[in-house]
This record gives sequence, C-alpha cells and structure tokens, in this order.
Amino acid sequence: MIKVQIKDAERFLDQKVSTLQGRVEDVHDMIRNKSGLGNDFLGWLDLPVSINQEELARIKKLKEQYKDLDCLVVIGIGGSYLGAKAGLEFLKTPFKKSKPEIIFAGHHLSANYLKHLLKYLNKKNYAINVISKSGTTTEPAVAFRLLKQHIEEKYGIDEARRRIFATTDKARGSLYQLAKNEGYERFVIEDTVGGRFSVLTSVGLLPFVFAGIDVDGLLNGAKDAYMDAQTPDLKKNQAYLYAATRYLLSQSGKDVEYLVNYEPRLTFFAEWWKQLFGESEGKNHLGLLVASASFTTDLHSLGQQIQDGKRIIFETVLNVKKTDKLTIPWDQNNLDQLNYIADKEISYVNEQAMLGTKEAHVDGLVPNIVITIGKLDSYHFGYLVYFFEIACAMSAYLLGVNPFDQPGVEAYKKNMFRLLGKK
Ligand SMILES: O=P(O)(O)OC[C@H]1O[C@H](O)[C@H](O)[C@@H](O)[C@@H]1O
Repeated sequence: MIKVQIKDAERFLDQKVSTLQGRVEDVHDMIRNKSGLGNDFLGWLDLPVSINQEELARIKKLKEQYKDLDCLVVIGIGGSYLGAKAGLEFLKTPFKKSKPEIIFAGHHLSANYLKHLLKYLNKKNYAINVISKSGTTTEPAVAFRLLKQHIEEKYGIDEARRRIFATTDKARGSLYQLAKNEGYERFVIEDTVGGRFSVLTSVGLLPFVFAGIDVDGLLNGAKDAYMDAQTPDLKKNQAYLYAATRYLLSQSGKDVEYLVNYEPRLTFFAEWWKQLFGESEGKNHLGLLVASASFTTDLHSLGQQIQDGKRIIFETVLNVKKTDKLTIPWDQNNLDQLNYIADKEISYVNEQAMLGTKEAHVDGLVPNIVITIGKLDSYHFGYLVYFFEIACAMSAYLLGVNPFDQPGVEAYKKNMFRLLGKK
C-alpha cells in the first residue's frame, strides 16, 4: 500500500487542502462521466480491470517460443519507451544480468549508440519489439529501418518476420501498414489510450513478460490503485490528495516540483513521471516544471540549490519502507571514524539522511510531500503507475488544461522536417 503525507506541504499553504473537496468531486465526476477536455482519451481509466487478455496470452506464448533469446530490442520513444524502461529499472536486481537482456533503441538519434548496437547484435540471438502509437515517429522509425535490415540479413526474411513484434495503432500509420504487409505479430494501442498512459497495455506488458517480471503482481497493484481511486474523498483517495496538494502549491507560487528518491532504482521512474506530468500539464503557459533528483547522490550537487536557491521549489519524496538488510561493519582502527554507526543498517542511515534532509529543506522553505511505498516490487510499480495517472488527470483538470493532448511537441518536428527537406 502507499501513504501520502502532506503535513510538511500544507503548512506552507493559506488554505487547507480539504477546502478543495468540492472541486475535486466535480473533476472526479468529469473524469467518470467523460465530460472534460480530451475525454476521447480516457481509455486508460479502466485498464487495470480490462487488460486485453488475448494479447497478454499471445505475449506469453511468444516469450515461450523465443525462450532462448539473448536480447529483445525494444524500439520506441516517449510513452512508447519510458514506462517499460522505468518498470525494468524499478524491478531489477543490481548487477544481475537478465536473459533475455532488454535493450532499448529509437529513443534518440545517436549514430554512436546505433552503430555499436548493430555491432553488438551481430553475435546475439535476438528479436525486436517495435512500438509506436502513431506509427510515424522519426526516432523509432530510423532505428527500426536499421534494425530491420540487420535482422533480415542475419536470419533471412522469413525468420526475421517472425522475430519482429509490432505494437501500434489498430488501423493507421506507417508502422501499422508495414507490420501488416510483412505479417509481423501485432499488438494494438487503442485510440483512446495516449502514449504516456499506455504502460499497462502491450506497450509495457510485452517487455515486462520477456524480462520475466511478475506481471500478475504488477496488474494487482494497478487494480488496487484503481479501486482506491473510486472515491473522490480526499481523506481516502491518496492520489487526489497528492494532486490537490501539488495544485495548491503551484497556486501559491511554487513553480518546480522535484520528484525525489533515495533508491537509484527509482531514477527512471522519475523520467516516466516527468513525461506524464510535463506533457499533460505544460500547456497554455501553465503547469509545474517537473524535475527529479536522486538522493543522497544529488544532495552533493543539486542540494545547495534546493536548500538555498530561488524559493520556487517543492519536493515530492518517494520513500521506500523496506529495502535490503546490510549492516556497516565495526573496524578496530576506526580511521574513517565511522564506528559511531557501526552495526547500524545502511537502510537506517539512508532513512536518517532522508529525515534530516526533509527537516533542512522544509526549514529552508521547500515544502515536502512524502509518498511512502512498501517496497520495490511489481505490485508497487503497478500501483504507482495508476496512482500517478489518475493523480495527473485530476491535477491537470484542476489547473484547467486538457491532460491528454500535446500540441506543443509538433513545433520542433515541423522545423526538423523543414530542415531535412521532407515533402
Ligand atoms: O508512440 P509514438 O506515436 O511513436 O509517440 C511517441 C512519443 O512521441 C510524441 O512526439 C509525443 O510527444 C509523445 O507523447 C509520444 O509518447
């Protein structure tokens, strides 16, 4: 389960978060009745209880069929990349090599990366999962063109076709057309599910199944978050409590929200979270600037600025209750002067660092929201995904923006296409 604590944020506000209850109820109804802006894109809302079982079964079958793979190359960007990457990092045992190794590509245009990837794949037994909702995004399309050529040369056209799985629209886009023509195994991203809300579809599930992640546990977590979000009551709905608090902080002059973690496995989760909130709210010259920090690492770099720079920041701390047990050994000579914490668990030291940091930052006028989760397992990953998705819808609607479009993203694309001479 998860717990949201707002006391170190609410004390900076002129009004209690509970005073928003009425507006939260209106937005809750708007989401449920699908009457708000962008309401065509609420297909993710019931995903935890309406997973496409047919696709999940096909994914599991594919995994069985290709159980000896060295690598699965997952091609995608934005919502077609970050959820799977965040999940794999969240759930991975450090230094443990996974088989198959999940390699991501198509999330940038680095020739250096792609060239070495092709070379690396020469000696690997691999398959490809190419993911693009629109089926027209440049970065994954470029990577896929290169990899398609590589896999066809390596295995011959027929076997290559069996080793390429495409996750895309059900009837539109160049990837859809290509996949259909070539006869690739296809998985569908429904029109009603935007990219950044798609991790609980085959977009995330295929890489998760191949990586051996406990998908049932993950879906159970998402389902519990879904159940917990049925009520608009701020005393019970933790996601809405978080959304309402960050909304009031933004109204009170805070411009930046840092998502802070004390476990490096959460670093990529913050990247997913940044797309979710950044693309959903950053429009009409509104929305919090979303940033992230991994502590205690970044306390030795960004810490100064958070403590003492412009007072426009608040933090949302992702606190993990249960981690591994490891104690600091006693040392006879004590030259490093650490015997005062000898025999203490490292997680205890980390916790004191967290408490000390919170106290210092709050004293330095940086409000803190704390979100505590039990542990870094598939259940909690699934829970947090849905928790933040529903919080994001609430938060964006409170702000008065359409959470589900991203018109601003086209600006750079237009210029890039012009510069590249696209007709
Ligand atoms: O899945 P795709 O259609 O390839 O889109 C991938 C990503 O790129 C776009 O430009 C959007 O800004 C993102 O919202 C999207 O997730």
